[in-house]
Amino acid sequence: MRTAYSVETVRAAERELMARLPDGALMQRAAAGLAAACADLLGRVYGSRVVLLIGSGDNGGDALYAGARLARRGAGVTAVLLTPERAHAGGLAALRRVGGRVAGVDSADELIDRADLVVDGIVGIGGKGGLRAEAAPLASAAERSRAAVVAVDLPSGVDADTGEVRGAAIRADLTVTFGTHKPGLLVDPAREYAGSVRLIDIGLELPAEPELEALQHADVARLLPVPGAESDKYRRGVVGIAAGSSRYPGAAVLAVAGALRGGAGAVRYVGPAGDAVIARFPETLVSDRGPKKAGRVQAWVAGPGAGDDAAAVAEVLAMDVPVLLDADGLRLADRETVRARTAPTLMTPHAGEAAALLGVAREEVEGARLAAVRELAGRYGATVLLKGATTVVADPGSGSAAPGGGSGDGSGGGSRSGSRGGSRSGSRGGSRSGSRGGSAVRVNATGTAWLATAGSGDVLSGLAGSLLAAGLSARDAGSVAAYLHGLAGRFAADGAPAGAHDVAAAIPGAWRDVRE
Ligand SMILES: NC(=O)C1=CN([C@@H]2O[C@H](COP(=O)(O)OP(=O)(O)OC[C@H]3O[C@@H](n4cnc5c(N)ncnc54)[C@H](O)[C@@H]3O)[C@@H](O)[C@H]2O)[C@@H](O)CC1
Ligand SMILES: [K+]
Repeated sequence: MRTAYSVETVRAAERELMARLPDGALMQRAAAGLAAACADLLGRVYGSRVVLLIGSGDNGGDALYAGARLARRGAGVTAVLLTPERAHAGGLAALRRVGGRVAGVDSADELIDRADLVVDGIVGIGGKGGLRAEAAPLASAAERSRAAVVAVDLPSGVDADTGEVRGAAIRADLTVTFGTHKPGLLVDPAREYAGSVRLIDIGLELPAEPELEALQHADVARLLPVPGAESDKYRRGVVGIAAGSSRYPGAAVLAVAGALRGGAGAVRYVGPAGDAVIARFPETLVSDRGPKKAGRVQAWVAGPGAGDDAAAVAEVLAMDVPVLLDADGLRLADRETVRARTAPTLMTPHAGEAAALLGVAREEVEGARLAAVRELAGRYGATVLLKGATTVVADPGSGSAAPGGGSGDGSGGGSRSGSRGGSRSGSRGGSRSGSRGGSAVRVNATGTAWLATAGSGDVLSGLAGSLLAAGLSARDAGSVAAYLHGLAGRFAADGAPAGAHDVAAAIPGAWRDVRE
């Protein structure tokens, strides 16, 4: 599991550790790791040209000490000081002792132009908002230059806690981060600015519950439902799909395609696209009598391509089994009905649908994904999977804050425990860091831009619904589905466009890859 902790938590852990260590020891650990990463990137340190961009805090201190280490190995190192009188004194002295040079901002462009490596020590976890006016031109110069750019702790200008980028920021090829990942390094848009991320252990002791977590192969393998000797189709779970319309029969076919690969023992389809579904997947149990009369089902998926069939959505929501709402189902579902449910609800909007539910612009959701997913989970008392460049999954207990920094409607998350899975703690949403009593937000790292294709979401909803029927909690079902779906997208596309049905067909390969 990859985990990320908030700035507040990192600061507390640092204080605790610093109290037990000699002065400056922590910064030396950070600088040693940073210098080693820079050396790896450079290949040959001797004779290389390194430019350090130095702000007024300890982030600059790390960069200066690392620069001194590189200078000792024969690199030509120049520190560009943004505020010379406030640059880290110890770090500056160390750099000067080994022959490092110091320059003002006016010569930065020319230096950066000729550099092999630019080290961004402008601002770290102490930063607020985008880069200030005097620092912004350095970010553009670094982006223009052919030099490799290494960010210290995080790219200057991105928000460490939220992944938001509000203004100019450094675009790094590599970010060397200390002690733990910060949430912003795992969530877009900041994630994109970070490049690849290298974590340096500086000995921080962190609490059990992170702010964010990203599943990895081993975690997903543990969660995947695997049939035992006693299994039959009912014990493995039956997933019901209420989707498709005469206008969009394909959505039903794709949701079923995903559901057949999600571990449930059987897939029931209810709706007007039964013929199309049967033609493609003869193993589907098809009914046209509505969800209530469809027979035994352990979890429902409602909404993909459903058009305006509000009745089917309402019928499904009235049943005491886990329900996944997607696409039209999100629009058609009554919020109070969702909040009042005692069985788990998993909502899977993309940014546009999330924006409509929140009543904000789509860009607002895309720029503040964590805030948006927490806010939605709180408002609906449901688990929410927000699809996108980084897919995030939040339980209602994961805190709540409106995108753009406003506060939500204050109604918070409904406290409830799921009828299965049972790992939801459901404390009320409130201030994000303060009363966050719920589980960590899950971030999916396997996504690929090739998945931005019509019907891809229908496959995901079927897959996640199938995992719900197999007994996973809403959070696990959503995050495992996103993981497999992302991987399947990579396998299906493999550098070329692929259709949603290709993605569905690649799910078994993703599943095997994870289990191996
Ligand atoms: N505290 C510790 O024990 C350790 C801290 N380390 C480093 O220290 C950093 C945190 O240091 P600080 O708390 O001094 O804070 P920073 O160095 O991150 O930044 C603080 C300074 O940046 C300025 N600033 C804030 N926002 C800005 C913006 N948007 N544009 C330009 N300047 C801005 C502020 O005026 C302030 O002086 C970490 O990110 C990490 O790099 C590491 O050395 C590891 C140990
Ligand atoms: K930085």
